[in-house]
Amino acid sequence: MTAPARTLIVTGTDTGVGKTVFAAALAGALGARYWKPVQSGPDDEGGSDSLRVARLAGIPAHRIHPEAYRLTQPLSPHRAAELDGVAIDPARLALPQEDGPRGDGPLVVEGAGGVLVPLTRDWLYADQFARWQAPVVVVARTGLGTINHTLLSLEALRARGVPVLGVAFVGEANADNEATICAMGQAKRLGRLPILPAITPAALAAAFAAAFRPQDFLGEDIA
Ligand SMILES: Nc1ncnc2c1ncn2[C@@H]1O[C@H](COP(=O)(O)OP(=O)(O)OP(=O)(O)O)[C@@H](O)[C@H]1O
Ligand SMILES: C[C@H](N)[C@H](N)CCCCCC(=O)O
Ligand SMILES: [Mg+2]
Repeated sequence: MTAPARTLIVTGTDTGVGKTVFAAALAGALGARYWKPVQSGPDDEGGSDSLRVARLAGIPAHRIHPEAYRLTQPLSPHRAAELDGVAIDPARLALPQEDGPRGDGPLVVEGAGGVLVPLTRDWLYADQFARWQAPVVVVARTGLGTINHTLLSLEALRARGVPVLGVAFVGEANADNEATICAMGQAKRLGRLPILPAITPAALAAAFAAAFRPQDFLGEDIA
């Protein structure tokens, strides 16, 4: 039997921490497919995370799996769904299989906001991650406040039995914050994307290549 494709879940300590930018860099480096299960409202540029990843990752648009839910309001998915008159059904959030149009290879999946964001009034993203049982990358800021947010996120994931691959930092270097989080959170430091003056596909690919090792995302090291 063929082994299932490597699936990586990209979550973060908050909304706006850089999950989509990081996910695009990761998907580009691995030649991966990408899936945003629930898009709530337009992104900062008026589009969607899927469109931005397709543009930034340098992967063909057909490698992007369609969202299970596209909601109109830029809110927590549970509330955006209510306002659109939609009931999010976790059973419809099964990880997409390799298929004809999308092809095979690794799959990068992006959550929305942080780990305890509700998908419904009794189902959190962290519950969904626990159901998926795929390794999770926590995208975290480097600046003041990140220690608390990141340690809380790691604790919440582990409390639910979610496998944590490690932490990907975004921001200016802050060696002590990064080291403190990884030591106290017993998490692998995967690397750090710097703040890019202009996020172009080439600049993003170069920044990822300089700071991360693709094999860290394709191995089996999970804590
Ligand atoms: N490395 C970076 N350098 C410069 N700007 C960045 C970087 N990473 C993210 N940004 C900017 O920060 C903003 C938020 O990033 P992004 O959309 O990736 O966040 P997110 O965590 O995916 O948010 P959401 O929860 O809405 O999915 C965007 O305007 C993005 O362009
Ligand atoms: C709309 C935004 N860009 C994200 N897609 C959803 C963020 C939900 C955050 C909910 C919360 O933690 O209060
Ligand atoms: Mg995003």
